[in-house]
Amino acid sequence: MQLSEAKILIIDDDVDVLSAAKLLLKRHAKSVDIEKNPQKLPFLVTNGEYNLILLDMNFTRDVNSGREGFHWLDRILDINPKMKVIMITAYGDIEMAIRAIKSGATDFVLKPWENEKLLATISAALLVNNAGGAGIAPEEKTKEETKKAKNNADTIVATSDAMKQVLFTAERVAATDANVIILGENGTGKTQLARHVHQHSQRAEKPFVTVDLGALSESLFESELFGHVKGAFTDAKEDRAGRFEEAKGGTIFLDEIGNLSLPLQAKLLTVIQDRKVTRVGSNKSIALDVRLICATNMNIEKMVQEKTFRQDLLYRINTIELDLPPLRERHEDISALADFYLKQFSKKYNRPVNDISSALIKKMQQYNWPGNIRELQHAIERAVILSQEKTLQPDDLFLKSATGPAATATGFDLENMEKTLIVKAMKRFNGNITDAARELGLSRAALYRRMEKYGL
Ligand SMILES: Nc1ncnc2c1ncn2[C@@H]1O[C@H](COP(=O)(O)OP(=O)(O)OP(=O)(O)O)[C@@H](O)[C@H]1O
Repeated sequence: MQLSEAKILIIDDDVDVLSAAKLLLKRHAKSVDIEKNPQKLPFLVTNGEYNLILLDMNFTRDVNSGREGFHWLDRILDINPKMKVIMITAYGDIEMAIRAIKSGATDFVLKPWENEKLLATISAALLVNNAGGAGIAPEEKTKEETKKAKNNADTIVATSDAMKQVLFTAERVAATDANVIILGENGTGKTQLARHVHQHSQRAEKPFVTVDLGALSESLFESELFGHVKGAFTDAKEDRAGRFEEAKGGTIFLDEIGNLSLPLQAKLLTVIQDRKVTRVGSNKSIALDVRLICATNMNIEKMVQEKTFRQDLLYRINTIELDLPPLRERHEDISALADFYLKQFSKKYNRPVNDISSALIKKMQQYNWPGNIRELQHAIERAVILSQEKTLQPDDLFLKSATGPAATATGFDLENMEKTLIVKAMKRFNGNITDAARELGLSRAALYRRMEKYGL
């Protein structure tokens, strides 16, 4: 839809913002209504036949949390999941703007806005086809779309020799019922690989049950894993199957196995050895029919030497060992993963970004990726949401930690200097981003990113 045909509603409790926006937009749109009180939103959305809503993120009652803005965004999308909503946010709030887009907003504009930019953002939002886009409610997705999204989540990108080798072994052992242990740093894809083994096994049609042992308290361990009978303890109001029983015929994935205390290791070992479980409070044992996959980010061999992990338990669970190398050691995967996530997120958020510059690929390959694939995935997601260009540039990628061995004290001093310069420039130009960015020799987007990085 063209802007000239659009009916627009603006909700902001700042009358100056309302009148400035109306003055600008009424020259371009079919109609523009303004409203100070967000409580009227449900009525207006139901009756107003609007094509687009500009919604303030921070009402004065709730100055900085943005909570009220999210509340109203949800209400609008509950009433009309296809409504285009552009959030109006203050310049320090990029984090919140990203959350808003993830929650279904079509886009955001930063206050104070440039008129041309506001018009361009609204025009682009009106052209966005909501089907499958950010503004559509999950329940509106067809089964086919849900299946496609699920398959996408299961895609394993493997370009490097190291990763190809891991996949090759994983697919070969999948057919056997051997117990598998997957080792690797956080975010290297252990859960994803465990699911892959399950999907390539004879058990693929049966359940895949994940248990995060790191998140399980000592007191809950037995009842969660083995189940309980009614009356076994105060809160046991009825009989309940444990996770081992739920996984019957399929695979149980025990994540963070290195976090288990020694007494719990002993309990788990008994179950694996006997191949049966007994629900808490019962004396009847149930035969186990599960394939066991465990994972840890700890150095489990070292834990055995230090006697914090039982050797006999390790022997039981590590029939096959799959080692996922950290991302910094598989350069070919970095660009392949970045491409994969670029496509996925530009589609998900309806952003026109479709390429990554070679300078950015180089920057990614020099980075040490302490959070591995999960970190890369989030970095690309943010870059796709924030970028104004079709091709992602080095400045578009916000990386959390300094790069590898080059992270010397001098590196941090430089960061401090950069932060100080930005603060000075912002003071000098009374918070005017355009002028401060010009003074610093940066684009507005690059300045926003740095301000966000330094929490300014
Ligand atoms: N080879 C891959 N190709 C594409 N995406 C991947 C790949 N490996 C992992 N991912 C994605 O990276 C994210 C992190 O993966 P996963 O949760 O499997 O890691 P993990 O090692 O189990 O993490 P943690 O140690 O924190 O439990 C997930 O979103 C997953 O889909």
